[in-house]
Amino acid sequence: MARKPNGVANVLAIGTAVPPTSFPQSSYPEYFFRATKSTDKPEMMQKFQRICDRSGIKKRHFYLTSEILEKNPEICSYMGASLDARQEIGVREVPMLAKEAASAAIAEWGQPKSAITHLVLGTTSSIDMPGADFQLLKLLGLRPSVKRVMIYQQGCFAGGTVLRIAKDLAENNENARVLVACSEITAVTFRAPSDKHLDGLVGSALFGDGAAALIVGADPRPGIEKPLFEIHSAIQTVLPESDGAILGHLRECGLVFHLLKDVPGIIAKNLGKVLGGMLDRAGVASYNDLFWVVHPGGPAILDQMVARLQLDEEKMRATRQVLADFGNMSSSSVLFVLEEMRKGSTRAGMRSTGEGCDWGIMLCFGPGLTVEALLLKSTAV
Ligand SMILES: CC(=O)CC(=O)SCCNC(=O)CCNC(=O)[C@H](O)C(C)(C)COP(=O)(O)OP(=O)(O)OC[C@H]1O[C@@H](n2cnc3c(N)ncnc32)[C@H](O)[C@@H]1OP(=O)(O)O
Repeated sequence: MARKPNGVANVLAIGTAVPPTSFPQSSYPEYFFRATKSTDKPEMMQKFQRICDRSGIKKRHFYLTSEILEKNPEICSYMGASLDARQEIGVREVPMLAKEAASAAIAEWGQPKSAITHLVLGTTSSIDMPGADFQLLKLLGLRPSVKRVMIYQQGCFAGGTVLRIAKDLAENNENARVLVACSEITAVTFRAPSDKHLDGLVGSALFGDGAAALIVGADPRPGIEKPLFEIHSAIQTVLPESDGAILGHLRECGLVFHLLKDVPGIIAKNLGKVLGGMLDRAGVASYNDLFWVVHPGGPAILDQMVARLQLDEEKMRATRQVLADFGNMSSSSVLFVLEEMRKGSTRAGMRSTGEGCDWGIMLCFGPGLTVEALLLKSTAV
């Protein structure tokens, strides 16, 4: 009879990938209004420039280059029928980018691909049958008997969902090694600006492309596998009075996002209640005793969170770094932050992968408004 593993799930490796073309945020407004033939709207362009200037982003990577946009003009309209062109790109590129990130994670892990038993993949950038999980399995040459879970259309909180599911799989199946990935390409949301949809401008200023992959397993094999973080608990919850705060509707014109201005306030107001149990479980007195791996949704969210939880500004270092370097890559973002937390800890000569702290919280949020949070324990660097 199969035995259950003894210990909690561990992150055993992390890999990331972005498309090769990057766009500086400072010149993005001019590029974006030109590409969408919207230069006749100077006031909106100035507003977009103000949002970009305050975004905390230095550059973003996009699969959609100006050459690709010229070949797909329907993607550059505001609400024109364009789903076929967007799907053409997303269905192909989401698994391709995931493959790049997964290959990096597998290389760091150093074990044969045949040891992967489960695959969990999240994306909001495409939808298809068989899914992006099936394509990734084929692209990587994984065994056909790998057990797959595909998570579509959950938005940014899916970065936490994939890890929560991987934790359950790893802790309840002997010798399970779970390949976890999120992959996002903004071809599904890119569109011309409109003064009827000003929250769309915010999305155009923040979202970027990226994929991240992790190997998760319990009972790491000593001397063979190097645990980076332990995953001790995971919660998902819907915030009170948040209906309609973040919405996404997939239509003939692609995926249309809606964001209420109050998203940062709703998140900050409720965090104490949502995370209190994790503070107790970690056995620490203050949120400043933890390391923080937060979805870089936008600077206003991070600012209000820091103020409400009275966090030291340095607790947002890894999150703000990922926001600056890549923007908001939806579900992939928080996994990039985990990688930055580990790498930054090593660079700074810290004693643990959690910038010197033992315990930490990974936090992401998205449509619902839904929050996913995981209690992590760091390991020695
Ligand atoms: C996809 C998912 O599932 C999960 C997600 O990550 S969803 C994305 C979550 N992110 C957000 O909700 C963004 C949070 N907001 C922010 O970070 C910041 O407000 C921002 C970067 C957008 C702007 O920075 P700021 O310092 O707040 O500047 P602020 O002056 O208030 O706003 C700039 C302009 O944007 C407008 N604006 C900000 N948020 C807006 C919104 N949600 N809708 C419409 N307009 C908005 C403001 O009205 C302002 O316009 P004017 O310059 O004409 O006055």
